[in-house]
Amino acid sequence: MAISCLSWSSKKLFSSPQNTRTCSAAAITMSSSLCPSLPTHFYCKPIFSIPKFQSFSSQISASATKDENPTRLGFLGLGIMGSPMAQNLIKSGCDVAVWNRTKSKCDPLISLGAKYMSSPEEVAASCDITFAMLADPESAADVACGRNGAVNGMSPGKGYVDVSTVDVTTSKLICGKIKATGALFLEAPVSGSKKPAEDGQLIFLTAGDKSLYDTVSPYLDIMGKSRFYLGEVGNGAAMKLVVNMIMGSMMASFSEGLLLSEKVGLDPKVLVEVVSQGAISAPMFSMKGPSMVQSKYPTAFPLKHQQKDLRLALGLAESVSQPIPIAAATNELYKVAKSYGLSDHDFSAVIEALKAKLHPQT
Ligand SMILES: NC(=O)C1=CN([C@@H]2O[C@H](COP(=O)(O)OP(=O)(O)OC[C@H]3O[C@@H](n4cnc5c(N)ncnc54)[C@H](OP(=O)(O)O)[C@@H]3O)[C@@H](O)[C@H]2O)C=CC1
Ligand SMILES: O=CC(=O)O
Repeated sequence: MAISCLSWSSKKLFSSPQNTRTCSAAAITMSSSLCPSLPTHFYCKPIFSIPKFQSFSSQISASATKDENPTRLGFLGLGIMGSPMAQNLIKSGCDVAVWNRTKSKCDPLISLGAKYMSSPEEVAASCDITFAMLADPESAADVACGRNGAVNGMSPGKGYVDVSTVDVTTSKLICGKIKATGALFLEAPVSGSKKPAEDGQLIFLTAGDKSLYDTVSPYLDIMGKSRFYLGEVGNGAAMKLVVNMIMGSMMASFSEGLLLSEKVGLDPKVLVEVVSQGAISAPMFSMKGPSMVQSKYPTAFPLKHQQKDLRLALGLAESVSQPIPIAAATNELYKVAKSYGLSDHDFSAVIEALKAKLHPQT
C-alpha cells in the first residue's frame, strides 16, 4: 500500500463532528493491520477505503466512543499552535478543558464548548489526558512542574502529552516529574505550522510510554496526518530539533538566494518559480517566497521559536560532538534578526538580517 496517504477526503470526514468517531476508529483500524509492510513506528491516515469499525484497545480510548463517559482532555497553552489543535479536538466532539497564561486566548475555545480551568493543576486534576503546547523549555517545565503546575494534578491512570518543542533534558525532566505521580508521559512535538495545525495535518514525533501513545492515537489523528513512535523519551525531541535545524538553514539559504538574484538583476519571483520546479523544490519556498519578495512576513512560525530550535539543536550536537557549522552560522543570522525586533514575525523575516547595510559605503 502506498504511504502517500492523507487525504483531504478523509480529513473532510474528520472535520465533521458527527463523523469523527467513525473516522477516528477507521484511522486506527487502518494502521498496522492493513499496512503490514509499514514500519511499526509510523502511521499515516488512509486516503481511500474506510474499513469497518473496530473498538479501541485501551480503556481510555474506548471511553472516547461512549457519550455517557467521554475521555476528558485538557489543553495547556493556546498560542498559534495550541489554539487550532484544541479547536480541532472540540470540533470533533471531544470533551476539552483549557488553560492559558493569558486567559483571553481561552475565550474562542470556551465559546466552542471548552471548559475553562484556572491553572494547569486544575486541568490535570480534572482530565484523563492533558496536552501541553508551550513556547520553550522554560515555559514547558514551569507549566508542568512549577507552582500550580500540571504535576500537582496528575495521578495513576492519567496521561501527560507534551507537544511543545523542547530539548531532550527538559523533556526527560518533565517526564520524570510526571511519572513520579504514577501517571504516564509522552513527548509528541509536531512538525507542521499554523495552517497544518488548523487543517489537522500535523506530523507527531512521539516517544515515551507506548501504552499512552496507543491511548492518545485517536486524538493525534484528529490533530494530525501522521505520527511516528520513536521509543525512549528524548528521541521525539531530538527528531524535532534535527528537522527544525534543517528547516532554519534552508530558509536562510533561500533568503540569500532571493537577495542575490535581485542584486544581479534577476526577478526573485522567477527564482521562486524555478526552484519550485526542480529537485530542491519545497512547499516552504513556494508558500513563503512570494511574500518574502514583498518583504511581508505574516507569522505562522515565530522567528524567536526558530532561533530557539537552532540554539537547542546546537546543544544537541554538542552533546554528541557532532559538528554542525551551517546550523551554527544560521543561528547567528536569526540572532541578528531578533536584534532587529523581528522575534514575533514569521521566521522567513530572517531575510531582513541579510538586507542590513553591514558596509554603509557600498
Ligand atoms: N508556530 C509554528 O509553526 C510551530 C510551533 N511549534 C512549537 O510549538 C510551541 C508553541 O508554538 P506557538 O504556538 O507557535 O507559540 P506561541 O508563541 O504562539 O504560543 C506560546 C504559548 O506558550 C505560552 N507561554 C509562553 N511562555 C509562558 C510561560 N512562561 N508560562 C506559561 N505559558 C507560557 C503562551 O502563553 P500566552 O498566550 O500567555 O503568551 C502561549 O500559549 C513552540 O515550542 C514552538 O517551537 C512547533 C511546530 C510549528
Ligand atoms: O516548527 C515549525 C514547523 O513548521 O514545523
